[in-house]
Amino acid sequence: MGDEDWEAEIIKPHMPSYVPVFEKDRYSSGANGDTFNRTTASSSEMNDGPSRRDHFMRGGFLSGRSMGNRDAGESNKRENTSTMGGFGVGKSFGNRGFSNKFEEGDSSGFWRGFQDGNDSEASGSSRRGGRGSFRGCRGGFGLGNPNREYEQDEGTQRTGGPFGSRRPVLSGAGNGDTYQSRSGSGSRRGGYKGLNEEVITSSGKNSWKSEAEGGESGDTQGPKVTYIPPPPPEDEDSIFAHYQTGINFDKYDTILVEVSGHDAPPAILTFEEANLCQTLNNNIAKAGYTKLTPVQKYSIPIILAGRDLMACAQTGSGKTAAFLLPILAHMMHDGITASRFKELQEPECIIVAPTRELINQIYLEARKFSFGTCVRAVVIYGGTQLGYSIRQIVQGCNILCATPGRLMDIIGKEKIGLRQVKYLVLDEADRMLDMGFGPEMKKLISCPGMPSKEQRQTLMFSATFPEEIQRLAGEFLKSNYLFVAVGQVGGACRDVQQTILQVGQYSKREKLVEILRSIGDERTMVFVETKKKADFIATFLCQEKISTTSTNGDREQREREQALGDFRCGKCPVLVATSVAARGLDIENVQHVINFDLPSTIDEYVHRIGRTGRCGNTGRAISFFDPESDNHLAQPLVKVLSDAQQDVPAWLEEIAFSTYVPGFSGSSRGNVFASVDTRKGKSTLNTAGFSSSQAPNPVDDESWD
Ligand SMILES: Nc1ncnc2c1ncn2[C@@H]1O[C@H](COP(=O)(O)OP(=O)(O)OP(=O)(O)O)[C@@H](O)[C@H]1O
Repeated sequence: MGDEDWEAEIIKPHMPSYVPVFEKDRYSSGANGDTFNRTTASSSEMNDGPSRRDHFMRGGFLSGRSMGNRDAGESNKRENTSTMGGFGVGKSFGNRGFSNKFEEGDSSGFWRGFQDGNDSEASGSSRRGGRGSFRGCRGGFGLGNPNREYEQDEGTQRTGGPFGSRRPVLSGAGNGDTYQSRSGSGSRRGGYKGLNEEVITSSGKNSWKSEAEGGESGDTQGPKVTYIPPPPPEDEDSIFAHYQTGINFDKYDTILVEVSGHDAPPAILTFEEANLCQTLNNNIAKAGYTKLTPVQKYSIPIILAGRDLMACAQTGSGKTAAFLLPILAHMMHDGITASRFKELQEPECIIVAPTRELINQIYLEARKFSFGTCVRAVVIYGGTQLGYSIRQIVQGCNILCATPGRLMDIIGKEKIGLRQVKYLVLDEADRMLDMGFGPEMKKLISCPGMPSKEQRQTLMFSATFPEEIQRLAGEFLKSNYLFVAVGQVGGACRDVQQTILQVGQYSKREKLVEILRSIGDERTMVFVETKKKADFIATFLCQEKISTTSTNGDREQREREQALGDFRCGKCPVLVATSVAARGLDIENVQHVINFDLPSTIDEYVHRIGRTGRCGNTGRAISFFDPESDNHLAQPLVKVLSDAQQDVPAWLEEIAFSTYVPGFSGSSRGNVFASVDTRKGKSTLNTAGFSSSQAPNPVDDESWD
């Protein structure tokens, strides 16, 4: 689509996909030449293990329901049948001739749309005023949000390619039930807010001073953010608190690992082989780590060898320690001096992640592994008082963990100098480089003082790595970077038992309650499409006497942290969330993920279901597939399910076939089928690091230089 289409999409009136609780149920129908090693992490052959079907059937999740749903026409049945599970009857779907690569949609228009729309700081501040009260399971909800003029609901990315999706820009007004299209004047248009919802805005002329997440910088209007997060507990027990690895932890060793790129150092098999200093080894032991996970076995020696790295490994398999430990080892080895109080701090390491909660979690890991050393980690993120972030930094900062917006703000305020940066880590790297955060990341590496990619070590980690993003990443990485793929790039964790149920939108709430009642008190994350809906569904569940809390990008940071805390400690066993909670969050004992609404991309699906089944523990994910809106996901879902050796419902196969288009470049991620380093495939990396379909227009090009 070109610019015009982007504009048209913005102003097109959009009906919310959700109908309030009392509305009549009207669902009636329809349902390269590089060296290449391929090995298992333990050199043993991969053991696929038994089918999960029996296991699931015994689970009694939806006891009393029909399990059979082979009929090709099933997707067109009415809701009473469409809610029936297709699980237990599906069949493996590995060889139906699906192309292994989808073609890319032209997304350059999106880039322009983003750039054009990036001239306003409105979203950060306008999000904050006049919010209706929300008390989670402890009180009433106020769904009104009269000042949400510039909100952009997340997860409505239904059209376009992996980059080209232009989400309708919505605004909730008045009582919160009325959506208004937001054509907006150019100057008031907010920036792009991506799937994980942290807002990216830029003030144009002073773009790296933008306050992306809080609106409290001097460049923005609106109420100052005063929230100061409570300090994390300082006692050793809390610092090293961890949960147990699960029964499948040892099975990680059977996962195939591919390393591509020249002269990759050999993997290590034990922590001892990493030759870390005693303090680090002590911390590793106190953290309960006795055995390396595959991504750690390969990444640690690569990083220790000073190489740039792009690593892709399944959710919950220890990517955080895979980069933190070798970075800390380097720092210790280099005899880093304790960072002291200074107005301008010059950290050696910067770690960025897309959401506030995730970056905070990474910080806690950094604090844990650097315990007893002179390395000081600091975390800064939007939604908290800017002065508080500055005070944290000036006290000393070796490792700076930051969300992009706050980082750029702090750099703009000259509290952080970049000259000493030796390690730059992009966690959830595909997200950090996509439309939402990519421009900010580009600005970061172009900031005065930031060492060039030749002078720093750049590390990228994620469970998903679309081909497009791999190409973009070339801009950030030395040309001889190594690529580690543990299992299939973008594949779902096999420890998560996945079930897809056909459920029309007007039956979803009933189905959700039924499932939650059968689950009992087990910790469950429920993902919905929009922020408004997250509050709505949480209210509904509370009314149903199911103890629930909710988090989404519209809530104050204080509320977000409270909600997560209540969920973590089990006070509220159900957390209703938008995609803001999809990535990275490592919460003990999350046994279930329910996709009340499927996300718009398969990558997001993989991340969401990865909130369970972590670190060798098992988990379950149930997704409501609404044929009215989710058909575009059928193909990639079938692929992800079959790759993870899950049963594929026959009806889903049928939908996948009926919607199959050779060379399909639809809204779901074509790159679900990417299994390798793009440098090895037919795709070639051009000198700019962009594929032709993803190449930014000339204007973007300039701004990227
Ligand atoms: N070698 C290990 N031994 C025991 N536990 C580990 C080990 N490595 C990591 N863990 C634990 O496993 C959990 C998941 O790790 P982590 O959050 O780093 O996963 P991840 O791969 O980054 O997941 P995601 O893709 O969802 O971000 C954490 O609780 C972490 O402490």
